[in-house]
Amino acid sequence: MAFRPRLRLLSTFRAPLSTRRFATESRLASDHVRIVEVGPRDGLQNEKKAIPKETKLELIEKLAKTGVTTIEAGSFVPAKWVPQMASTAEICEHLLTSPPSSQNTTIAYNYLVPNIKGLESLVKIMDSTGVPAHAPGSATKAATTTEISLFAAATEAFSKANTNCTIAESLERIKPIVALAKTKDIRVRGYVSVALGCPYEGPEVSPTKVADITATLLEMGADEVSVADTTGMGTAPRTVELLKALKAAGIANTDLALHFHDTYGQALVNTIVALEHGVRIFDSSVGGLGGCPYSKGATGNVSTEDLIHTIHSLGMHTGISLEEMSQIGSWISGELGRINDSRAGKATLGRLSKI
Ligand SMILES: CC(C)(COP(=O)([O-])OP(=O)([O-])OC[C@H]1O[C@@H](n2cnc3c(N)ncnc32)[C@H](O)[C@@H]1OP(=O)([O-])[O-])[C@@H](O)C(=O)NCCC(=O)NCCSC(=O)C[C@@](C)(O)CC(=O)[O-]
Repeated sequence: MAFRPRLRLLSTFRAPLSTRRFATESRLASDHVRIVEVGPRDGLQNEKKAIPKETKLELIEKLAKTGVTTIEAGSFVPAKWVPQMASTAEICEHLLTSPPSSQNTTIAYNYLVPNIKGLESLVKIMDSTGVPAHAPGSATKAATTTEISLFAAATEAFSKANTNCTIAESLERIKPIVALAKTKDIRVRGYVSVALGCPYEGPEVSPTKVADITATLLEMGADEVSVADTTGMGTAPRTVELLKALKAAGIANTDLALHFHDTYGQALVNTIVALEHGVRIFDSSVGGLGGCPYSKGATGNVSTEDLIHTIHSLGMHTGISLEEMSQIGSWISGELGRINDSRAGKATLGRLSKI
């Protein structure tokens, strides 16, 4: 089916400047977008060289000062599956007992759990430190929330590769995780991977199936579901189809996040499409860190700096400092010996160096 752009935001770019400013301000000025920073988990999990725990903690501590309110801090997965995440237990204990100072009243640290064993490991640390899921701040400590993310996939092949089970089995696996999380007052995020393209089954993933799995996760008790373009194969027209299917399934935008990888350079285009449809929660990683161990050739998440720049350019708010985020992107890229994948980040630093 031909794609007929219905992007009101983009069409305003053709209007004269004064009209354009008015149109943008009237529609978007009060809009706030929440960015979930996934760099320390999704961004680092695929790095081949072992990254010291201290570097990961330094990254999280720097991020906590930028204005970001949710940080994916690690995952409780077997080390043989994702060796880079082996230090998650120590990172979690540190964040619970010595939370980084933050300019926000509360900052949420999120951990990926693939099964009940993963959540039990997290709960054991919470119980041993005596820190509850919602820990109020004090004179010496910042207020924190501990959250989890669990994940399912939209194709059988990816489900098998990523979680060693079928989609149905993965949903069964999730039930006890949600039940235990609720008893501990832990907020639950769900993921639906390969929503816009699968490395094994190709780009034509059924939007209805993605919507059904998203709805199932919410019905099972997830507080929010992040629909992920794991391979970056998503295009504007297929993002529109997906958003329509999600809406038709009754998914409210307040329960929905989008998670774009930038493998084909379409992440920001698809973000604007989603903003147009009212989505206000997006995942990203500083410096565009990342990849996916089960999606060959996948590059990182859309960079947080690029996402902030785009959102701010539309007159919307994130509460996050682009300058500080750009500095972190440059720093962590240097630490890892990788190229900084954020164009807005590099441009921002270039501009600052001339002032
Ligand atoms: C689900 C499993 C565990 C099944 O893996 P399995 O091998 O079938 O698990 P199992 O239950 O048979 O257990 C095998 C061994 O692992 C241990 N084990 C079992 N569970 C745990 C645990 N939680 N923590 C520590 N150890 C654990 C268990 O005790 C046992 O130990 P052994 O008896 O051999 O000594 C595995 O497939 C897995 O961990 N998968 C996750 C892989 C992963 O982390 N992928 C990347 C994250 S998803 C992602 O990046 C996508 C996302 C979210 O970002 C969005 C997107 O862009 O798509």
